[in-house]
Amino acid sequence: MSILSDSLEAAFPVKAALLHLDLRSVSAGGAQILGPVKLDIRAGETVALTGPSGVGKTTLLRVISGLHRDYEGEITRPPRLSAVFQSPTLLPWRKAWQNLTLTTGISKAQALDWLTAVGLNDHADHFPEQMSLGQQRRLALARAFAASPDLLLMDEAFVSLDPKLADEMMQLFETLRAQHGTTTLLVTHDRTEAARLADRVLCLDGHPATLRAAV
Ligand SMILES: Nc1ncnc2c1ncn2[C@@H]1O[C@H](COP(=O)(O)OP(=O)(O)OP(=O)(O)O)[C@@H](O)[C@H]1O
Repeated sequence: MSILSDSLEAAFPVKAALLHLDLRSVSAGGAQILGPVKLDIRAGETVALTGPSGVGKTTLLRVISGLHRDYEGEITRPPRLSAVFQSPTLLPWRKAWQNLTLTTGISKAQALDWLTAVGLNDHADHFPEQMSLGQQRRLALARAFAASPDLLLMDEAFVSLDPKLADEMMQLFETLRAQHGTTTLLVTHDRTEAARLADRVLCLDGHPATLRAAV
């Protein structure tokens, strides 16, 4: 390395990637789904992942979260991950505040603060089935942020909501992300949503699929 680049690096240290992926392949059900995939995400970034249905976006999120192990390659992930899915995946027999305390270890007082932060202060004692889909989605978003994740994974978290509700949810996500500086990888079919929320938009394409910058 030259003296100039050495001194530049000393003056402006390059932050190590929070998430580092260098995958050779990912398979599911005996078939290869993903080919070589390299991805680095730095602290504070929001990266959107797009691509056609069935290409392997959710599988890639599952590889990153440690739920899907049929892959070859290297992953360096931060210790604390949270995920928000299309389906809110709440605990049905627990009240809203308990859905936060039981999954994140926060106190009841902190859970009530989180419910206020997402506009659910009147629903603390409600069970998920007593809440609308939009309210359940907001509870799932609060749960994800309340876990103080180093990396937040979101899989179509704003899909199947009417446009006004989707916009409200995105605004809520933007507010929480700004308050907590949360690094996020989000999967979406929606290019407008990707452009609005992400610093970088990537596309999985082909078979087996590989990753490229979206055009
Ligand atoms: N456990 C599994 N066993 C067999 N095949 C699987 C498994 N999980 C995923 N697949 C297959 O892998 C491919 C990628 O699925 P995946 O859900 O990751 O796609 P996706 O891009 O997220 O799709 P969508 O946008 O429709 O949600 C699909 O063909 C799917 O059927």
